[in-house]
Amino acid sequence: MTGDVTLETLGWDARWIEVWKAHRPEGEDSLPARVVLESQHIYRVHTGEVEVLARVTGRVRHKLESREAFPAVGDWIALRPAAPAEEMGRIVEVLPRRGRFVRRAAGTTTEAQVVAANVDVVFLVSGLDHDFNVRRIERYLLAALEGGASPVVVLNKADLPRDVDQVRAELGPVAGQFPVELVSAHSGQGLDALRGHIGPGRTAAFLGSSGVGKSTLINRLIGRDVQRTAEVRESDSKGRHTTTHRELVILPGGGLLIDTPGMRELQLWDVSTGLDDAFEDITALSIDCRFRDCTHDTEPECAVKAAVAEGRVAAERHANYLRLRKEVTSKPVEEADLKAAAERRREGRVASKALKKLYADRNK
Ligand SMILES: Nc1nc2c(ncn2[C@@H]2O[C@H](COP(=O)(O)OP(=O)(O)OP(=O)(O)O)[C@@H](O)[C@H]2O)c(=O)[nH]1
Ligand SMILES: [Zn+2]
Repeated sequence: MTGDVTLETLGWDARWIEVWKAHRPEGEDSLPARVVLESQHIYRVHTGEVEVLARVTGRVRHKLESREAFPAVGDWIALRPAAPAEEMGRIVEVLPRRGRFVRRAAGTTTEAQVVAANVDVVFLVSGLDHDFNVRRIERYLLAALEGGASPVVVLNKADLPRDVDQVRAELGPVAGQFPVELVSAHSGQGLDALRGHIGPGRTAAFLGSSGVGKSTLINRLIGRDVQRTAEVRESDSKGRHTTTHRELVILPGGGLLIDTPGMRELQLWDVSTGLDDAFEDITALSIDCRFRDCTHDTEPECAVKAAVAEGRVAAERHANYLRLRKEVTSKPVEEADLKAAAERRREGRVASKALKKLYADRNK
């Protein structure tokens, strides 16, 4: 990440300048920088001129109330550069995020950990082989929206024989207004379309299950054949070996790519608001339902069901909505959530009747 890099190359824009003005620490000699790698609370950050190591110091650590507030790859931060005698710079502020992807922090069920921040576009990759599954794409769509990014459905391995028309037909009601790109990491088909979705200064990330071709696509976009985890070693000024592995990279021709292990292992944390975004048409219709808390399932005088009956909403889309909503709302009784609730309760913060009932039902 050397050469003609500027803050703009890294995604800095007029909106960030406004955010900076509002949030830069008072009376501190700090500059904006973007996190390109995080490892055990040591950060590699890029200022637009240089890449340096930085850490979160006690004072800021104190201010960050939750793990979710800690800097993550993709974050814009205020950096206080290292004084001559210091080994590392200091992160004195994390600028408010435009969006973030979270997962449960390892070893805990209560805390969210940010695995990527300020992602503009997410490629939801499926392989046009045995992997293709509309339901999974739907889940990823919700995750992308929840993370504050624009989703692009990517069908990889277009070089393999497959009835693409049938795939598109299946996908239609799910993908809705979101773009669908047919690509092949092997032949190069459709890669320019992906580049077009990223664009200079925009940040992309990939979601998709193992084996769909994320690494192959990423390598094609970066333009060099590297393993994601390959560590290139080089000497730093002090003669020690440091790794130059990065999780946020600048693409040739502009645009940025975030590829963190956490992003790859992303589980859906909470897709409830994503659901409303993904089914905007249904959300809009529900204003005319007789009951304010209508679930558009069995209630009378439901505007959504009326729209389905009149063919204004596809029956399949309505069915998808019902099934996904069920998955989302049934989340609280998942094992992990129960444990989380138990943890909070032990700490004396929560002791609601509802929770007791949940345990009672669970133990029946
Ligand atoms: N035919 C075909 N095979 C592909 C294409 N892209 C990737 N593959 C193959 O699919 C397999 C999996 O590709 P990867 O890039 O490792 O998949 P991944 O999504 O990164 O998988 P994880 O690293 O496990 O998350 C490899 O054998 C690739 O060569 C493609 O466009 N066409
Ligand atoms: Zn309704």
